[in-house]
Amino acid sequence: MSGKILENLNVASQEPLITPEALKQELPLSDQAAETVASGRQAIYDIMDGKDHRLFIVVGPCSIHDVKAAREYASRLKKLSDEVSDTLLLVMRVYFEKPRTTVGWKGLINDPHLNDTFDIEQGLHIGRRLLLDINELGLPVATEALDPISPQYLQDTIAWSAIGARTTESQTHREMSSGLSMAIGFKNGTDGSLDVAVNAMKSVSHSHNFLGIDQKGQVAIIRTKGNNYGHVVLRGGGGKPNYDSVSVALCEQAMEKASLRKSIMVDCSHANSSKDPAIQPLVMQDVTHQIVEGNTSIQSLMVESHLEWGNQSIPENLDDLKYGVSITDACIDWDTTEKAIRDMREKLKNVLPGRTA
Ligand SMILES: O=C[C@H](O)[C@H](O)COP(=O)(O)O
Ligand SMILES: C=C(OP(=O)(O)O)C(=O)O
Repeated sequence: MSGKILENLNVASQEPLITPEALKQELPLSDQAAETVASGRQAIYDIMDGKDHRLFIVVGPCSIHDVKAAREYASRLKKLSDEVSDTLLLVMRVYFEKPRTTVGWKGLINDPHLNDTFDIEQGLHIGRRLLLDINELGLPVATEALDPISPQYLQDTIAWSAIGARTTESQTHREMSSGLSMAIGFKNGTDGSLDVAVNAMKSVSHSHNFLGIDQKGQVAIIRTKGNNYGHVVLRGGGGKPNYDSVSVALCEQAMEKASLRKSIMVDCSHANSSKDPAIQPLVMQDVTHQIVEGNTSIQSLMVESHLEWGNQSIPENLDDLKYGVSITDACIDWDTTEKAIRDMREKLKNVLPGRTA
């Protein structure tokens, strides 16, 4: 055996992490929370299958960094959700993992204390606790599945997942999604390309065999059955939006050509709003208009919203963080969110029941 060290040369250290099973023993899903997850997933399946006339809206902060603000947001959203539930199914955006264009804070799981201490074990605990609490309120939750291992710790709490624009083309993420237990939205690429999302939908419906971990943290061969509830998320890109009726029609054509379910989510944020939160309500209005005019393929929306408007950089002194303000992309504030969703419900409440594909 050679004495030369040839591996892990760029690895500073490796530490064991709590297993998914142990985390779930510490923080188990209550019956009430499990019911929210199961009924949230089923309602989304029914919407995608055309059995439930409503739209679902994934709405909430760009990222969660402060669980107190997230809980306050969740309790407000739950009230709004009850008010509009005849027309809209509201699912809270609870994003703990942020894909960065280059570098930056990667989310609450990766760095829960926002200070580069990267206490991932604590991040998993804080994240799971919050997910349990929101589900216990009766509000289903959506997240981005970015790290291929983290779903083993959290997926039992999630009603809908996204694969982001930066990872839709990744085989690893398509494989993982083929085994996830909920509907999954694939964003178009950051350059606006739709093909990557259409190809992801094809891939995810198939079974895959790949490397992963099981509940005991044991390295395992994961053999999946395929996920039949993949759909496209139009988020704009390459400097252009793609929520307009022409882009939506082109997306429908692409899905038809590939013999895929015509199920589209419009992301009102990201390149569809040039990351300007003030544009998001305008996108919501435009999409509402398309539906009133007869569109049947748009089944869901995504909105980035927080308690307060805009965003902030992470300050050197964390005491200077402003409460309820995003530390990643800029969000619309609560009042704007409530108004935009109420307006949507008003315009769609008599339209959606008669909507036929
Ligand atoms: O949704 C959040 C951001 O758009 C995404 O994480 C990329 O952020 P960045 O370009 O600031 O890294
Ligand atoms: C990172 C996100 O979006 P995208 O992948 O579309 O950039 C997001 O929704 O948080």
